[in-house]
Amino acid sequence: MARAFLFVLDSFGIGGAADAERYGDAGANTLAHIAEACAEGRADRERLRQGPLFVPHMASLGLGKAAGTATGLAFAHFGTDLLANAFHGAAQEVSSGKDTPSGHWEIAGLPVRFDWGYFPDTVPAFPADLTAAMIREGEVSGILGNCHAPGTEIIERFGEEHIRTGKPICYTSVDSVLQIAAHEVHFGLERLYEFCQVVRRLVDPLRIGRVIARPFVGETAGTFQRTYNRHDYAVPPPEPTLLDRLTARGSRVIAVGKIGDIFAHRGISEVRKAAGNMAMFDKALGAMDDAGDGDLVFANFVDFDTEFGHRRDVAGYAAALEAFDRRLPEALAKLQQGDLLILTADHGNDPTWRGTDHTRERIPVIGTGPGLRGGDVGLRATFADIGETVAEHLGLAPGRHGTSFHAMIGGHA
Ligand SMILES: O=P(O)(O)O[C@H]1O[C@H](CO)[C@@H](O)[C@H]1O
Ligand SMILES: [Mn+2]
Ligand SMILES: [Mn+2]
Repeated sequence: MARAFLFVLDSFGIGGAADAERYGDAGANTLAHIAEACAEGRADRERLRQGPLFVPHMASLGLGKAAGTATGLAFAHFGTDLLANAFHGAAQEVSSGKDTPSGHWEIAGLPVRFDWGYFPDTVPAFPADLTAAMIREGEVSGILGNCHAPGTEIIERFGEEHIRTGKPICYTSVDSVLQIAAHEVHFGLERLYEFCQVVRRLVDPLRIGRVIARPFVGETAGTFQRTYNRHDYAVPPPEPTLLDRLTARGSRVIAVGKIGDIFAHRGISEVRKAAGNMAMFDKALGAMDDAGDGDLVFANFVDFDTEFGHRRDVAGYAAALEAFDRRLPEALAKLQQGDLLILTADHGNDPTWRGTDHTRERIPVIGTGPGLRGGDVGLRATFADIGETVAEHLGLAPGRHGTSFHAMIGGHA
């Protein structure tokens, strides 16, 4: 019996990317800067958390060692006691974008070597013919925004006008995205989804990675809140991923959180969504119970990124890591002989960094399994090594990208 559980802590980078300079991110390090802030008492918040970053379970899987591997510098924030069968390493991204689909597709064995389309940081950000087509084909009287913006700020700025006029708020960022915020009740959730599907078709020729529905509630600038009815409309991966290879042979891929959306529902057997990291963790545990021989549970924990990384909320990010870590023993307790658990990330989002965008970083590759020897898997040249390791573990033939480290951790031949 072999099963694999892949948990992505969205945006939990560990620094050290060789090409960070090219992205304006030289020195960015999500984990290290959070740990430093915590150690110096700069991430204390009443009734939320205080003191040094406390993630003993991830530390015992080798998070500190992985951090050292990523940067080449010893990481002093955690002890070095490891679980006997834990493995640890770091991985460099070869995809050109530091976005969520690029990170996840590369993890699943498909590096993204082409360039996505991006909208310039100008006002307007969208080409005039695209805007005209969105209005005409989306049957709205106009659009608001039409610029680069953080999602919470733009709702505060245009939300009341949106309610008054019915014009959706359209914005973008350094990522290949066109995001559309609209009120769940006044505009309507279904209408927002339909509008996004129209826009998805319109931006296909521009190679835009995702159109994202960003519904919100509230009646005034000070009270608007985004809801968990966010929906991502991604382009499908251009080649088969690990997920397609698994489902093609009849194995199940259970997608927890936004994994289904990220892969445009290709190679997905079942989607399980929930609101918030902790509810998502419950879903992931349930999926672990339900997975059978040859199956993969692929979970994404998005709050790290959306609620704390983009919001540059260091204390919030630290608290979210600590909350996740407190739940980890529940997942470890479910591991049986033949199981492989890997914790990783898709890019960085250093909450101490300038701006509000992702940061180019290496990612942790830590995990364990009762039948494994564990050990140091070193610095992996591509995230695809994760997917290839899962592929080998689940008995698939090697794919086109990446190198399995299965033998290094004492996996069965
Ligand atoms: O500021 P918000 O709306 O959260 O946007 C963020 O979320 C998008 C998708 O994850 C990213 O491209 C980033 O711009
Ligand atoms: Mn992400
Ligand atoms: Mn993000």
